[in-house]
Amino acid sequence: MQLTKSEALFAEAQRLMPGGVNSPVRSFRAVTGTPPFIASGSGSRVVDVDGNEYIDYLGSWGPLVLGHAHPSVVAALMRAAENGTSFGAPVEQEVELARLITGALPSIESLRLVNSGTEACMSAIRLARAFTGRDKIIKFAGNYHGHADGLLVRAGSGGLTHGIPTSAGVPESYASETLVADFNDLDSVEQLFNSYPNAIAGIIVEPVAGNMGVVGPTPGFLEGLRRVTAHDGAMLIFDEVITGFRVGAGGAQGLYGIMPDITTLGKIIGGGLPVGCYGGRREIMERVAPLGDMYQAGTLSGNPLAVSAGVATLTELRKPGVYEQIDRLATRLTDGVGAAFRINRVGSMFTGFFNPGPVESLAEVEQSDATKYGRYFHALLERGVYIAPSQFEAGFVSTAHTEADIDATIERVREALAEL
Ligand SMILES: Cc1ncc(COP(=O)(O)O)c(CN[C@@H](CN)CCC(=O)O)c1O
Repeated sequence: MQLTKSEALFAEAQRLMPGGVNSPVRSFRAVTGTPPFIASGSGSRVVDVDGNEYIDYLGSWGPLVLGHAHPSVVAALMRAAENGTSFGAPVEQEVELARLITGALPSIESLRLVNSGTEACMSAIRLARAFTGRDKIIKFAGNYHGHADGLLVRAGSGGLTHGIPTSAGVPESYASETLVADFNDLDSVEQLFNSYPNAIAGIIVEPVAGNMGVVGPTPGFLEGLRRVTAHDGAMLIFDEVITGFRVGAGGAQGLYGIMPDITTLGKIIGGGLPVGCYGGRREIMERVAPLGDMYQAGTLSGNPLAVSAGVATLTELRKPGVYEQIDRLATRLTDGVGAAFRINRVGSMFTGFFNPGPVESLAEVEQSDATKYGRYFHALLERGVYIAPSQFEAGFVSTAHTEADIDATIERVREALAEL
């Protein structure tokens, strides 16, 4: 039988790259089958190399809050590219992006741009250790903060999807400095502080978990983290790589009214190009070289192309009504498909769990029927709807989605569920 172009490409890709991909979650190993190789995207749609079109709710795992090939982003990239791609020297666009981020997030008085969320989170951990002089870090089982060694302990996202939450290759000496608590369980955090008084440099948390599927903070959880860290002198690090400029103009910290000590960002602030960021109060950031003794660097950090796409994206997001629009459309979608799933939604990020009960913890997430999710995923893909190829990820609505997209999706979801 004639192979599709995606199948032929995937066969070649698997010969050249582990799993045929450059990031495990794209491999479809969790849901089986051949991942479509995407040829183009425009607005809410992507088209694969075989000409199949999909309504896209993956949004490149979060960055594409404006949809694909937004005219402002493309124009900004073209203008930047015509002037050169990278100089290894300061450029005006870095100042523009820093101004937009600090203007939106009052907890960030000063920031450093990097090239990924992983870099942002690993640097934030190093900074918390430098600022406090302490070594231990608390993370939450099922949270994912990128693939830095110390954070690949009980990790979510691909770690959860592929059953390797603690990666091979991470020395026990590293992993032992990472303490693991349970998301939405403040007691599990307080027990660690009681066991390790004055030894914990900080807590890093996804204020809205996106990497175990979407799980919002239960009332009082984030406030509790703020209280226990302030009391012990530990840093509270909000990993807003997904939630930053997603769940509102002020991120999750604005939505829930919590001021973290350090914030990490990524995805949306790069508009689809590689940008990460960590930032916080000036007194903390002054420990970062060249001002201070905590070293972190990057050849392409703040490069003009990536930051130009970020500036264009954040500028678009400052327009009135943008967040109301994407939240309204996401609500229309999840209300429309509601009864079939247990749906968790915060703003325009959501997950439908094949799970009978409430889903407020990793333990409850893990009771979901991931196999059924895999069948559902393909039933939707065949109907031209692209969602995350894992039960343990988030879906996203962009400003490019329309009510017609949403209503068509609801219809196709119903058809897909009927055949499961
Ligand atoms: C909350 C949070 N923090 C940090 C990261 C790491 O960011 P990156 O290094 O992938 O840019 C991520 C990355 N997210 C995953 C999927 N949820 C990226 C997709 C992938 O790994 O291919 C994140 O969600």
